[in-house]
Amino acid sequence: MALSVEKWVGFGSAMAGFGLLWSRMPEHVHDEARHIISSLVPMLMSCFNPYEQISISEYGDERFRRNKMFDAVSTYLRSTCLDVASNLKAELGDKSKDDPLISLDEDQEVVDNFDGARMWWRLCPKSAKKKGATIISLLPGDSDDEHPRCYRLVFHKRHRKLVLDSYLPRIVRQWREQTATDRQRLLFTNHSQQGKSHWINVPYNPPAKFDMLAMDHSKKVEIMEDLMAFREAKAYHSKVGKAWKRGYLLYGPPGTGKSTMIGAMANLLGYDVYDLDLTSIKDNAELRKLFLDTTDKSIIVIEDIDAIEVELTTKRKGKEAVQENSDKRTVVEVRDKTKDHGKVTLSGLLSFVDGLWSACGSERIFVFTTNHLDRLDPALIRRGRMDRHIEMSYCRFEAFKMLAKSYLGITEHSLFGEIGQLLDEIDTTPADVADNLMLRARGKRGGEIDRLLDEMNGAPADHMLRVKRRREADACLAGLVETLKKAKMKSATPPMDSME
Ligand SMILES: Nc1ncnc2c1ncn2[C@@H]1O[C@H](COP(=O)(O)OP(=O)(O)OP(=O)(O)O)[C@@H](O)[C@H]1O
Ligand SMILES: [Mg+2]
Repeated sequence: MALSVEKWVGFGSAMAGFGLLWSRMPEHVHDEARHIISSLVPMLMSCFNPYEQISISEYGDERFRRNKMFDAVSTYLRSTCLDVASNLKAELGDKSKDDPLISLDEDQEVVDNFDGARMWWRLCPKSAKKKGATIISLLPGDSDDEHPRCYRLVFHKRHRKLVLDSYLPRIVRQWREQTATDRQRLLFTNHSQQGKSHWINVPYNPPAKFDMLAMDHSKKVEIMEDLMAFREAKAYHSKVGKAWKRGYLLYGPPGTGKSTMIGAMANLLGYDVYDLDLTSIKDNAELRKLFLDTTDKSIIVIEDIDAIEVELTTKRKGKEAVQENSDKRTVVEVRDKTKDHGKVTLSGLLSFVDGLWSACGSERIFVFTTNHLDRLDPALIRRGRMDRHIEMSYCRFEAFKMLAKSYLGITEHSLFGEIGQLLDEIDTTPADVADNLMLRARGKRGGEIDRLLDEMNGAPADHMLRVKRRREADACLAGLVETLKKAKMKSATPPMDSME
């Protein structure tokens, strides 16, 4: 009958005890015999014991550095083995989450099956070290005479290759994916202090998701596929010898969803966003420092690049002028043409997008946005530099239906036909349509709805809610029709000077 893992471990301890006993034998026992016997003990153990074990300690050898493998195993066991464990413990982890973090309690053993192999896991508590040299520890909870907690994995010898080549790497992979999704994303912006620029950040949880983005469906799917392919394309980029980065140029009128799309990209990929404000950067050297301070897996954004480009171009010409861009209210100041070399230039910017410096760092996405594609320097937008040019356009019927679904939760309505026709005739931005669909837009009709709800007092709650939603949708869509008709009339009226 095969011995259980526990019995083998017990056997191991007994043998170890035996070895210890031998090593403490009195002086008169022959030294050589003592040496042979004590070296036979581990050999015997490994011959007869069909199991092997791997320990994964909570802290690395340096003691102050947490062993990430320990975290990876904790995450893995949490997701796969908790159902079969009877001793669990709960902690409140991340402040922003209400769900407690459940994990294995110490000394609880769980069994995992992988590719037909059985793996026994146990979280071993801190254990006392052998008495000896004293090391003073400053670590909380890790006193000098204790071994830190560790996971012990026991498996059959014949599965050694499977464990080392597939099982443990899979645990690490899963952990990396999980931490990428759970991680708090950050929004960075550059800040200048005492003449030096650096990044400051805030937690970033953009509400926008791709499914809420109102735009042509096939175009949206194409962009999402492109982004996902980019994320997986590490091997491809190194094979073709290209820096692992991608450039998107989003262009279209204000309010068509360019910034919203950046949020959706960050959500989809789980990347941080660096919002680069070129106007507060002194020169190319400072720009380089900022770029080098960005992390991998990030989206580097320069919004309204046309407004900034006016500045860059003007600086290149060396004019001394203060120019005001009325669209963006950006004040462009160009000081001294003799100091041109000390400014941010277009070529300085481009060296990061696809020049020498673009190879520093990997898995980065550059996004430039503009309202005026025609105003951009062709050097900036030539193919290969910005890999994709994406037009964000006015709201037509298909985009409207997406907005109606996300804002009102409806997919059809008697007013849809009329709205579709009006949207074909006039250029309205998704931002304007969305504004009409927001429930505050029904403010004027709120009284009507409240009256209706009063009348319905006593009706079943879910029925009341359905009716309330329908009434709200009616009110919002009627408001939208009204707005679109007004806009249509306005665009049909010839301007005063042309009537004279
Ligand atoms: N395509 C869209 N899909 C869904 N919502 C949109 C879309 N376009 C605009 N909106 C809504 O309008 C608001 C403004 O849009 P956004 O800021 O993304 O426009 P923009 O194109 O970046 O404008 P600007 O050129 O002025 O920076 C967003 O908060 C969003 O609610
Ligand atoms: Mg914007």
